[in-house]
Amino acid sequence: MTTEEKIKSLREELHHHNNLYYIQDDPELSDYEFDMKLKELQELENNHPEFEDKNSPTRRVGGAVTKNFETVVHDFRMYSLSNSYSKEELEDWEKRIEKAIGGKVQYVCELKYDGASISLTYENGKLARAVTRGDGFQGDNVTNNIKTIPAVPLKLKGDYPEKFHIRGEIVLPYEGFAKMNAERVEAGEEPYANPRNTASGSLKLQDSAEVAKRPLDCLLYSLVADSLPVKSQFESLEKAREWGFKVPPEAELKNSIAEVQDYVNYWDQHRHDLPYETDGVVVKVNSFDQQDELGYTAKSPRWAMAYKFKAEQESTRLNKITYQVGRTGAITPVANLEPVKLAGTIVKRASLHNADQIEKLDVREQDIVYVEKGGEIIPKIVGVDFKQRDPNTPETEYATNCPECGTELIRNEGEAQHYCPNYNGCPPQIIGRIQHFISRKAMDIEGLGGETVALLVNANLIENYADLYTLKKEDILPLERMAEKSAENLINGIEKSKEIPFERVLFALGIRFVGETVAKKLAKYYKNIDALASATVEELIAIDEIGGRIAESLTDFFASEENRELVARLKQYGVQMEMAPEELENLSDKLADKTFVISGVFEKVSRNELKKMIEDNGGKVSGSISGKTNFLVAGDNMGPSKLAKAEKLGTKIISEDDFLKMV
Ligand SMILES: NC(=O)c1ccc[n+]([C@@H]2O[C@H](COP(=O)([O-])OP(=O)(O)OC[C@H]3O[C@@H](n4cnc5c(N)ncnc54)[C@H](O)[C@@H]3O)[C@@H](O)[C@H]2O)c1
Ligand SMILES: [Zn+2]
Repeated sequence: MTTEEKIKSLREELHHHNNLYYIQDDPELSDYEFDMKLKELQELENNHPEFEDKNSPTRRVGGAVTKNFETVVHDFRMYSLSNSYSKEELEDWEKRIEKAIGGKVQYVCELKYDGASISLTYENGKLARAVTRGDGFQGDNVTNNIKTIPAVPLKLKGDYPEKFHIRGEIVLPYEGFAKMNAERVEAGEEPYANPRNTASGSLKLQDSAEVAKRPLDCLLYSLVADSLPVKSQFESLEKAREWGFKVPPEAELKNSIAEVQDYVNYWDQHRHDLPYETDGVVVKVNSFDQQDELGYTAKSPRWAMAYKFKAEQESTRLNKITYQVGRTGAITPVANLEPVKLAGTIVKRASLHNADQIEKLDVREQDIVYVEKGGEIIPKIVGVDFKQRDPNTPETEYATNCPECGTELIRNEGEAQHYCPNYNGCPPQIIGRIQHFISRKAMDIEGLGGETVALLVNANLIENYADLYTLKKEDILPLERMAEKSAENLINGIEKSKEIPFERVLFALGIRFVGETVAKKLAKYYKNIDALASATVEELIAIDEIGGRIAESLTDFFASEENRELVARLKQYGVQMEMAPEELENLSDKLADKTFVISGVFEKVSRNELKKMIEDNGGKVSGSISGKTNFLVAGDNMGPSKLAKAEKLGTKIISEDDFLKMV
């Protein structure tokens, strides 16, 4: 390959990975691998200026605007950061800076929060706009989504300038991320890969109510305006805090790069104590005058440098691949590792996700593998040390039969996971379904825990959740650790669960892909189990947010004789199989067949309340205006493109008050 070809091929490769990372939120390379390729390209370009290209990934921010939001041109360009992975690079940077400035320089050290960049514009103390970085020149207007984040102040306090921008990062703290994933797994869906991509993906959702459910946070780090009441980065952080912004307290002033190194070393160790992901330290020249003097390269400020932490990675031997069966029958391959210390904990197992992942990594038993810990609950294998592989190691053959019941596994087209189809005879599925049924968010049966469920099943006292309601105290007393009192509590708990409202019963049934939210939606829509059981796929997918996958899973569930019998028995025992009259009270069909788009901010009710009112009265809410839209409910600060589109299509535009009168 000639140098020119090499440069071209690297550029193409990097464009491709930028797209996966910024647009699809689904990267294939680690950041380190990406940065090394970028560095290689940079060096080639430096040595061969004749092949210059102003669209090269070395000269442009990797993101882009999407078609789904209004495009906004940034008043001040949003740059990337130069990055370094070694102390030597930091020292070289210090030398360059001191030479340009002609003396010693003060630095601010901040943590590099790993999420999605955002620029917030405030006018007269009010949030006017929130825009993604996009390609650095223009971004997506995601104001409605950002407004759902509690950490973003809608109104400021103190002596703020009339108009300014503040930049920061939208992050998803570990705890919320783990919770979201637990819920997804519970509903039979695939977990999200990591907090960064999930945060970034959340901003691009069309439905702000969906964004509101995600526990996002917003950390701010930089003020931008024609004129600011401060003269340095450190002061600006303090000011931003005074005005009501969430500025993390870890930022510190340093007098040399040697001091910066101590900060880096400290946080390389302690970053795991923080509630959110960080991937490095950002070092900035403190004085704004000196920043101006240093200026910018094509892509980043010369006055700042990101020092990136190496991902916590270890290598260890993979002893054995085993397979776990979930309550929905989904099979998860697990790597059983030679124990290794990683990010402060001993790791013995790592997830291999599914058959595709195993094939992609070409991972085999006895391989030396690289294990990384990101935001995931359980660590993952990111690669294999092929140099250390014995050439005779056989390729991994994915399990063909269920490890628990021996049934042949199936894999539906388009799905990543294999399934054990032995719904009624596979022990972990039987036990898992009953454990799900009694869990806190479902039937919340007091006095009954997951282990007792397993005991009850193994003692042949129950085979399914309906059997719970036939249990008698005498039956369970002989069980291990069961005393008079605990047996009584258990029976009382089961009795009390008959009061649990229909929407939660529906969730408790454990139908694949029917999580809490979907169950609520269906309960409201169909009002009782018989109506739902006789719904067709076509009817189901006509409901907002119910897709083909959910619809098919529902019709499959009710097509089974056994399931229908279980439901009939539950009903007979007194479990709620319809909405209570008081829950139906504010439900009407007033808005049936009407589609609404909500835009802007409202005074009397929140967007979420507005949405609920529409749905409670039989209407539909859609994210974008089309020929099918009947009404645009317009609030303050509504996006001009929406308004233009509504006017063009002749959509009826109504105010908040008009709407409230309608219902
Ligand atoms: N894995 C992949 O395939 C892939 C692809 C593209 C990019 N990437 C990663 O993304 C990086 C490039 O992305 P980038 O251009 O967003 O640069 P960057 O993430 O390295 O640095 C710039 C960004 O850092 C963020 N930031 C966080 N804390 C900050 C703070 N305290 N002060 C200032 N900024 C702060 C800001 O959002 C800013 O836009 C690469 O280094 C690479 O690691 C990876
Ligand atoms: Zn099985």
